[in-house]
Amino acid sequence: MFSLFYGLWNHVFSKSEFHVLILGVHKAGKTTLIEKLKSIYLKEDGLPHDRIVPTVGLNIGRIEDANVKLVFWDLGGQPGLRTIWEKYYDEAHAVIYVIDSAAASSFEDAKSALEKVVRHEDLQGAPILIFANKQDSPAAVSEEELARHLHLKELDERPCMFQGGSAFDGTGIKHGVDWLVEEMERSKRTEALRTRTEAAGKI
Ligand SMILES: Nc1nc2c(ncn2[C@@H]2O[C@H](COP(=O)(O)OP(=O)(O)OP(=O)(O)O)[C@@H](O)[C@H]2O)c(=O)[nH]1
Ligand SMILES: [Mg+2]
Repeated sequence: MFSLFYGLWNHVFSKSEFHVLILGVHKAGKTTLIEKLKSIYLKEDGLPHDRIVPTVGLNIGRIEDANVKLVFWDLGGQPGLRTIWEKYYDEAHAVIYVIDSAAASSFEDAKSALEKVVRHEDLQGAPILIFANKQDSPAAVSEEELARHLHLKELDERPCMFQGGSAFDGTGIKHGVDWLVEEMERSKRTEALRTRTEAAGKI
């Protein structure tokens, strides 16, 4: 009886946990973004900008919103490190793809890396938030312009949003994350991952 009640309690009141991969080419601002996420949601100081070094391993950020727990995985974007990304695809509910909007010379590389992400079968159906970062920089192109540069037909076939913002001043972050949470909550992929976890728990 207790376990039935506990199960019901858990089902109704426990928060869903989502895993969000933060991807993008090197220097796009992924680690700066994860630190800003921590400071926005946990109200604690993130690492100062000058202490952030290029990522080689994995940075993890955990935050809790009113109804959900979010676990962010930030990986290195240097070309030689991108092969590691796909090891995390299978367990990710969604992706934040970060682009340096002020570095036009990196757009082609960013587009071809994004194309591989979108086409990968282990990420099928995962909502993608494309974060047009560094909007605080005078050289930044707008999110609309970036969306034109990066247009991929595969993006029309899944939940995708271009959001402009800045990991320095925090603009655009909450709006983008709110959208992502709504998409993950109604995503068939979330349902499939939940079923898989429950089945594994019964073995
Ligand atoms: N102006 C501006 N600079 C930023 C912003 N976000 C990051 N940067 C700068 O961009 C550079 C790269 O930032 P990182 O966060 O290390 O980039 P990354 O994508 O994690 O890079 P890798 O770990 O090498 O893949 C640093 O000099 C940051 O200070 C931003 O929103 N605005
Ligand atoms: Mg990094």
